[in-house]
Amino acid sequence: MQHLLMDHPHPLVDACMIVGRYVNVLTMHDCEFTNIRGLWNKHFDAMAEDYHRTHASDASVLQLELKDIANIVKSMGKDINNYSLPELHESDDPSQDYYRELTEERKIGYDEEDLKLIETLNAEQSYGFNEILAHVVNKKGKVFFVDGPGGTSKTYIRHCWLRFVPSAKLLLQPQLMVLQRPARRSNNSL
Ligand SMILES: Nc1ncnc2c1ncn2[C@@H]1O[C@H](COP(=O)(O)OP(=O)(O)OP(=O)(O)O)[C@@H](O)[C@H]1O
Repeated sequence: MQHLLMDHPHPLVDACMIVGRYVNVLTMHDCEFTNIRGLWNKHFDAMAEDYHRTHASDASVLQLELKDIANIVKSMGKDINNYSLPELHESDDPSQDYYRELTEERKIGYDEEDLKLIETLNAEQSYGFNEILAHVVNKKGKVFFVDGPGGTSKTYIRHCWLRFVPSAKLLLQPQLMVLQRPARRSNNSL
């Protein structure tokens, strides 16, 4: 498995930029930037590039980007309205709820048997698991991308995280979120 570990000076913005791309696990530190609107203006074109390929309307692209970001900050227990970003026009269309799976996963409980899964991780998998854990526990801001060819255990490690995190009550801390792109996955069940 390839582990790409990167220091991110602007984790919120970088998280926003990668939403809709091929990301399995993202860990991000709570951020305290005061000029989020400025960062939005600076990075909007890059963030919107994917949506511009499939949507002709600038207004639609703007709303899609805002919706992505709203879902990210919501999953962190925050409200997009507090970031001085353009206004998001809320929609009740369930087909636009790309993050339904993420929301459901956040409700996952655990039992002791689930935690035994962590003992099955091999040395390389344990290294990745513990590396992320150490950064979350120590509140060190870092973004982790778990990427690699099919069958290289990305889902397995993610499965461990989803079971371990509720047990450690880490989801109560805003610096951690587990993210995937459901629309790109064929094996949605864990
Ligand atoms: N430590 C482990 N112990 C037992 N089985 C494992 C372990 N790690 C991975 N596997 C198994 O290896 C197989 C491939 O792993 P996984 O599905 O996580 O790969 P993936 O990288 O997510 O693949 P894809 O990109 O195709 O979704 C799965 O059947 C998984 O259960």
